[in-house]
Amino acid sequence: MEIGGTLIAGPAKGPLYGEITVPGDKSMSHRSVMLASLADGITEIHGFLPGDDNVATAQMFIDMGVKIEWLNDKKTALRVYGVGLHGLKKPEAMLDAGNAGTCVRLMTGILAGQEFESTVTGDASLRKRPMKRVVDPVRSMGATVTGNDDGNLLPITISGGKLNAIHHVSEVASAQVKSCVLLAGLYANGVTLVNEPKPTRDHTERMLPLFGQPVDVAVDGTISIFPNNRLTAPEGVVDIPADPSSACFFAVAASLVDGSDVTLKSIGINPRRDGWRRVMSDMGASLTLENEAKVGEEPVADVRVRSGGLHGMHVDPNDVPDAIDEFPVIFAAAALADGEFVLEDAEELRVKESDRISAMADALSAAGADIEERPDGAVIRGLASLKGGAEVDALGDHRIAMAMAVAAQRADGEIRIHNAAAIATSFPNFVALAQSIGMNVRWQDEV
Ligand SMILES: O=C(O)C1=C[C@@H](OP(=O)(O)O)[C@@H](O)[C@H](O)C1
Ligand SMILES: C=C(OP(=O)(O)O)C(=O)O
Repeated sequence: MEIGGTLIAGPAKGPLYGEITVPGDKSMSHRSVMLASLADGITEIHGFLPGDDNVATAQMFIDMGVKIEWLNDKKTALRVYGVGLHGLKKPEAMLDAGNAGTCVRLMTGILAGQEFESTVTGDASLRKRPMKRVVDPVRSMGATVTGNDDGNLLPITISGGKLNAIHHVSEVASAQVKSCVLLAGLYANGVTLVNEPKPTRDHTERMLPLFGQPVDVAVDGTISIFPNNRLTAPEGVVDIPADPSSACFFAVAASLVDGSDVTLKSIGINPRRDGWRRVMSDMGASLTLENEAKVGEEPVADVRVRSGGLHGMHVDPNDVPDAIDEFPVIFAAAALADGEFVLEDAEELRVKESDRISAMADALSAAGADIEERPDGAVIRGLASLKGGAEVDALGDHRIAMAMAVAAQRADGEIRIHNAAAIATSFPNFVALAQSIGMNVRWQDEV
């Protein structure tokens, strides 16, 4: 959790305008470096997200003997010299996932397949997040995991090797849990199956076949993997599309600021990541798709956003996993939309980098919004504008900081957002891109 860093945001001085390309997808960047490290051969990855979360994942593999060459200063392109499924070396020190839940939860699956013992930790925020959801399944596959609160809290120590195939029926709709089990399944002695209560992002299922490892998805949603005992570096470059979770901040900002017209270039529109577009369209946003294409196994398109009268709505619980990271900024949209917005069945928001229901309720209320916290969501009644002069706390959570910077575009004065430095975990150039379309946001110490 990066503490410190104050953003000064809002109000917008005029319509937002422009065509922008946001950085690479965070989920896919993690997975690309993981699979490339475990493959036989050399993989080149382009469009990698150089956020702290993804750099932490790359560093873990460097710490386990994988050679990784950054191909540019921005760290958006890299060459990974894969060591094969069984080629990782015992790290000399603790592995550090920083702020990244995806890193530690997926790595739990990979480390469960290693005969050496390794210990993983993270920053103060990650050390509070629940790990039992991934520790329990890898234990039932035969790995040994120890840690605080019976392995629920980092640091955890993992060792394993040849694992037993299991059928894991997950209680939470979590792509991290599903992916952990599938990655552990690479080291199992038979077919590993996973069921989830609602479908979640399927990047692991889409990316493994690029590395020569088939994954089967049955009509009833059961996902299964029969391990090849080998991953192979793909022939061409692995291209990562632009991250819809980052693009969504600008989509909401453009919807909220009168007269805006912003195009988000070539962003991922995988249905399991596209919940934000369904929710925003149901709220009356003007979103049009242009130039639909495919990047690797992932569908992408330009999304053109024009400002429009947003209204409240009741979110379909089935859309929740598909928009899970976008709710902070969707709350910002709802706080400035006509009528009532209701979100239920989203208690997972409470175990992210912060408790995102209470973090957004506190921050938006401090800025004068009408938001009522519920155990599993919130009820928000929209107002015409937020209160300038508010001081809000992003609690070291990148998405709270960026969501409040967007909300502030419709305040009647500046809003100061404290503890916002964690933006660097997922979107290092957020402020520069926001300024490029005309958003009024700057770091306090920026001249
Ligand atoms: O698998 C992934 O890449 C992710 C899954 C989601 O977490 P959960 O699996 O905990 O829902 C999401 O919030 C996170 O940002 C990325
Ligand atoms: C929840 C998030 O990430 P992670 O779980 O990887 O920390 C996020 O980026 O919003």
